[in-house]
Amino acid sequence: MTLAKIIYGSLTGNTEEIADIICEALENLNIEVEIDECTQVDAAEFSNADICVIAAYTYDEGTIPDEMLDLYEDLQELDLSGKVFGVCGSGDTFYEHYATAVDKFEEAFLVAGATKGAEKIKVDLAAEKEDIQQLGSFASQLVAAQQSA
Ligand SMILES: Cc1cc2nc3c(=O)[nH]c(=O)nc-3n(C[C@H](O)[C@H](O)[C@H](O)COP(=O)(O)O)c2cc1C
Repeated sequence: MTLAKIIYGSLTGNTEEIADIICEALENLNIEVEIDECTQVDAAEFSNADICVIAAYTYDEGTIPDEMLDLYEDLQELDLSGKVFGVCGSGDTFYEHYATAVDKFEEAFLVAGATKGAEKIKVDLAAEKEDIQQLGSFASQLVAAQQSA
């Protein structure tokens, strides 16, 4: 059975909710999903998954949150060739560097040799109806990409 691994970082819950939405959408597509908060797991756990997802919020001046830095650095040391990845996260359009942690994690997955299975998704604060639809289609694209790999 196809295994998807979702690792998220969330301070006030918006990104956790995004991760939960993707988890549910993948499960509805009969994918087995493991979902973990970033301080509870190592990046190496992606090595056992077929579909790898990171959901990250963005902190000061467009930076990756401190508690996600190990994940960010370790990810780039892995060989994730043959695996499909997707990145999403919450930010706030009020800030100049909007949700840039999402861009940085996408680059890190590419360094690890993974294949992009869906366009990254940036959610302005909490996910609303339109975002939830987009996240559902993000999940479907990841599954389709994995099945055609
Ligand atoms: C001190 C601080 C700095 C932030 N800096 C940024 C930023 O540079 N870019 C951005 O897009 N969002 C920024 N945000 C907004 C958060 O990314 C946003 O509130 C997000 O929804 C938090 O996700 P969470 O609920 O999963 O913790 C910042 C928030 C705080 C409190």
